[in-house]
Amino acid sequence: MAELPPNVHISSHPCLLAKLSQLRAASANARETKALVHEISTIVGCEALAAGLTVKSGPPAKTPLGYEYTTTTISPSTISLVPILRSGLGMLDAVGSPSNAPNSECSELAILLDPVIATGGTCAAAIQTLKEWGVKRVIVIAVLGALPGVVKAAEEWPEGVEIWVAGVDASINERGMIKPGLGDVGDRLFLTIGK
Ligand SMILES: O=c1cc[nH]c(=O)[nH]1
Repeated sequence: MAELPPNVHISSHPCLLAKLSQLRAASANARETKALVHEISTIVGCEALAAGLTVKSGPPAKTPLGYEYTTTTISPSTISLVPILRSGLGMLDAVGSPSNAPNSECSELAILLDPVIATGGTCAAAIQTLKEWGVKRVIVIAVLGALPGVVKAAEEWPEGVEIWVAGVDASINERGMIKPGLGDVGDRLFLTIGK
């Protein structure tokens, strides 16, 4: 795979490969799809938040073991959870209950829940809106991405945006669907296939 921008993180958790292949199966019904999206989001979310909620808060200080950065953990009251409608709703319970929409008092960090980053257009547009609202940092949590879309979103926002994803496929087709992908995850979650 081509080299990814440094703000893209593909999980290496050993359970994810199996869960992703179960999710790719067309035979997975809505209940199974929902459970798999939840489980995958939990794993990727834990990794993303473990890395993203602790920030360096000052210059390195001398300790008995050498120099170490002072770190602080961001207070939950300054974090907003932002699901992409409607498919991102399937990730909400895994990452936490919804908190305030970003506003001037709540603009430190937004966690953007976008299960599928295909063209990257939705993800990049959502980040743009959050930045315009004054959000300083955005952590994107995704189940599956297509390489061009993930790279597009990450390169458009090289500062203050980190993208965490369970897996990345090579490309999208002419309808903007990921190949091989997992189908339309919103339709699968909300039982609207063919409607
Ligand atoms: O492959 C795709 C592309 C966009 N949205 C999806 O749910 N799947």
